[in-house]
Amino acid sequence: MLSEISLSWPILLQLGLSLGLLSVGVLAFARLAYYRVRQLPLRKIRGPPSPSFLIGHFGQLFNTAALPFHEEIFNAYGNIIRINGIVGDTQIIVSDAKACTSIFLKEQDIFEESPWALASNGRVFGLGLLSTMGAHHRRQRKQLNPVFSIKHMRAIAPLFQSITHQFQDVLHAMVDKGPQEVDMAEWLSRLALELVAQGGLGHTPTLSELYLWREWFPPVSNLPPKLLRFVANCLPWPILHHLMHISDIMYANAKKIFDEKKALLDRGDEAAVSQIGEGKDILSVLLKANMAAPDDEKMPDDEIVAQMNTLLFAGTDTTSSALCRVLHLLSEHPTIQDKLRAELTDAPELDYDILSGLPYLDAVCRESLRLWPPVPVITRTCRSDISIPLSKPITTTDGHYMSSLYVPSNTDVLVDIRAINNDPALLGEDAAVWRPERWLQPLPQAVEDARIPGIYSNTLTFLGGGRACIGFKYSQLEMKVALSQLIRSFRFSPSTAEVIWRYGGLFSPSVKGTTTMSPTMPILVKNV
Ligand code: HEM
Repeated sequence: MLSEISLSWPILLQLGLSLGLLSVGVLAFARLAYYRVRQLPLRKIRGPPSPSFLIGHFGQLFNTAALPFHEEIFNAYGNIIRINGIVGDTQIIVSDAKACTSIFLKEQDIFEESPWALASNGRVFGLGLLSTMGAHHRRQRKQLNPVFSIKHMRAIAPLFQSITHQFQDVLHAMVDKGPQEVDMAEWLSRLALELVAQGGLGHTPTLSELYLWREWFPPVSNLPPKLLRFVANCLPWPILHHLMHISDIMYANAKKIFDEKKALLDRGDEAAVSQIGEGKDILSVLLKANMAAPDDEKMPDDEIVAQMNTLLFAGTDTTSSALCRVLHLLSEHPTIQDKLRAELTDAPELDYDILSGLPYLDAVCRESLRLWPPVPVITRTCRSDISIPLSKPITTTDGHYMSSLYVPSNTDVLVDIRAINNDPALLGEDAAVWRPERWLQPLPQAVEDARIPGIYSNTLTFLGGGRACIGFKYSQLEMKVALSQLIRSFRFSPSTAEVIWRYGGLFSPSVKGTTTMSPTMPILVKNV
């Protein structure tokens, strides 16, 4: 009898475990089924047939050569497209201006950053702007906004000029003896990193490799930090180990710089703070503002460190991608390059106000950022059921018209920034042509009427609303300073290698036929 009881314990344990696992499985399945049923109304929206139940369209939408697929489905289905995600999930691609107004302005608390993005950003950067939402996010924005004001941009412009001069000298030395093929992607990535690091942290960077890895960050789950670290260390995945390592170094570096600056400021040693970054860098300004802020508005130290990490990541790849794109386009359009050079050479001096007022430089930047937004698509997750109005009705799969879009909670909405910036229905037939001159005359009435809810030039390149790019004036200044110095001194023309652009979270240049993930853009450079 006794042996029967002791024998039955392992069986009982096994039974218990199996039942436990089964209930977890049933609950997960029921939850999945519940969401899929709630998404049924979305099936009426037209979209391409799904190639796979498991991964839906993700294989086609998110790969480095995905741009033609995005263009193809936009041409076939228009501004509202149904696609499939993982295991039958339904998602919507939006490029309708009125729907975007709801997503980014009117209903921005409902269409928030996706939970997986908040969680993974939180793990890598800490509680910075890319990892918080709601009231917490608004409080952080309120404190950071003044640091990106025009007044501050004017003050920081000479620092940008002097950093760019140093890079210009290196380039001069390289092409001194005659035209050279130069990998401008590497050059501009370093410049962008230096501009954000010195202008942001007031410190010259030691982490030039980190920008290469951002796109590799997977949607890491919400595991507690210690467990996450344990799991990550056990996984045979070198890229993940590398990322964890970078995240550690980033945090340690930012924290060290922060501690040094804070100690100097606490001691009232302003002269020492000014040694690097001339004391006008974002960190110094933010620290001083935080010290002066009322107690209930002060940001805790770890959040300030997180903001610095966030700015380094959000500001480096984006700006270097934009600068590479402009240079690539200018190298392919020598007449436009010459016209720009003439405007820059005629300018008396290139301080902040003169740079901001140069019409052709501005038109070249606007047109490049419109046609080729560095971040081509972003995702939001709908937090509760909602109907949003559309600019024009769409035809459903059963032939009806729909003038508003019903979005059930938990649905992911992908906003196709590039599609809305390039919509021929708004800009006309030449929407896909790079033509800076379009910004020297009034835009078509259809663009004005559409009321695209972006903060920049009737485009969504820097988004709009409470989560719009906080660094957009900063990046404009970086681009204009860099371009003004480069175009005045050098002539750029296409190299023998064919440059192609990889699609992803960010457009990045590469040489056709190569497999390296690092941005590469050989261009023929010669002195003017
Ligand atoms: C051409 C250059 C740039 C482009 C195209 C760009 C674009 C964007 C976009 C599309 C977003 C929204 C991302 C999302 O919500 O998922 C964003 C957010 C952000 N950007 Fe930029 N950006 C650029 C440069 C910069 C620079 C130079 C900085 C900092 C110095 C910066 C800092 C940020 C930050 C902190 C956010 C998060 C804002 C928030 O959630 O409140 N960006 N940017």
